[in-house]
Amino acid sequence: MIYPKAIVFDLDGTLIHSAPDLHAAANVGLASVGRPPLGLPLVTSFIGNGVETLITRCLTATGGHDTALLEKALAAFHTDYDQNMTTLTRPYAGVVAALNSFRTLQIPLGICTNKPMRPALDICKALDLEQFFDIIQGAVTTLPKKPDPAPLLHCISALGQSPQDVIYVGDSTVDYRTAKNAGVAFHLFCEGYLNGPMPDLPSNQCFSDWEQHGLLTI
Ligand SMILES: O=C(O)COP(=O)(O)O
Ligand SMILES: [Mg+2]
Repeated sequence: MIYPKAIVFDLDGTLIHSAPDLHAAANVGLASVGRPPLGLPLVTSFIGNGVETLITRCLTATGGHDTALLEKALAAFHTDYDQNMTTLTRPYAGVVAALNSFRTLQIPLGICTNKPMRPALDICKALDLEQFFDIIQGAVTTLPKKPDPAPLLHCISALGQSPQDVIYVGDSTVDYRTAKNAGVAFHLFCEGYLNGPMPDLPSNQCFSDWEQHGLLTI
């Protein structure tokens, strides 16, 4: 068996089910600018390109957006989300056991997410996930967001590895394109927030149960 030399994970919809808290905060953002609330499935389908895009999509779905509306709704979103990042958010079943088994095999682990750095770190701390990771790379102003390969390549080099020896695990087409752009093998957690088809992804690179993840060969 040839183990990957490192594994990098997406966060929202891959390691953690965070959509319920993001949905609640998005509706607080919408209410702050007089817009009606949106349902969970629709808001979930908007997750994956970062918080500005999430709120822009929510505004577009309720009548349109401009810079002033976006700023106001984003501020209200953050005020609520800062207080409620882990009210409903939990790791998916089997994630902690899987992370423990990778650590037992001494495989270095990282997170590469479009979630802003501060909530990404705070959530990992609050859910006791931080201990497993050598790097947690959230969205920062100094790097482009996924699907640009830069944040994933940054994680891989911080782990001391090369793209061809690493697996990236994600839940969305954004992650799939990021891995392609970075020249990294991709595995899809298909119980996440999947937001489009990935026709050329082999079925043995998709999994729906963290207890049967199949991530240990490259
Ligand atoms: O915050 C988002 O939109 C998505 O975050 P993710 O990259 O961890 O899926
Ligand atoms: Mg995701």
